[in-house]
Amino acid sequence: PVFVKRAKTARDNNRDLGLCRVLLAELERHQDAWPFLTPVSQKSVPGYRKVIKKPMDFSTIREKLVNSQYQNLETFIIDVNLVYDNCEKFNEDNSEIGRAGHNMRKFFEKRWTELLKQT
Ligand SMILES: Cc1nnc(-c2cnn(C)c2N)n1CCCn1ccnc1
Repeated sequence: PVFVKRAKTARDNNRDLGLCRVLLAELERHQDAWPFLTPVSQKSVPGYRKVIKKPMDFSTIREKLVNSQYQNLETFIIDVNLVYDNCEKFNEDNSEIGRAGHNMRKFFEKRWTELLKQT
């Protein structure tokens, strides 16, 4: 039978937030996370704020998670992908930071699909 889409419950949201905590902890301790741990400082990187309209980094995501600013997994994934999209926009693929961004995106895609299959 076609599975009828049921309304999201509070339990679903709690499960999602648990997944966000697990995923973010794994991202923060990944060896290629170093470029993304804190906001890019506009002092030491002139022009960054002109090119990147929506800066995002793992410490900001951690802050939002702690302050319950993510309603669900989707809004969390949007911010994580923003980190990688900003990195691709500002860095050559064949650069240390560019490669780190690609590695982190691949790792994230793999982990959240694995974790979602665990439902
Ligand atoms: C993230 C990110 N994307 N671009 C940069 C960056 C910083 N400086 N330059 C020349 C870039 N292309 N970043 C932040 C990397 C943060 N970082 C740099 C050294 N240690 C941490």
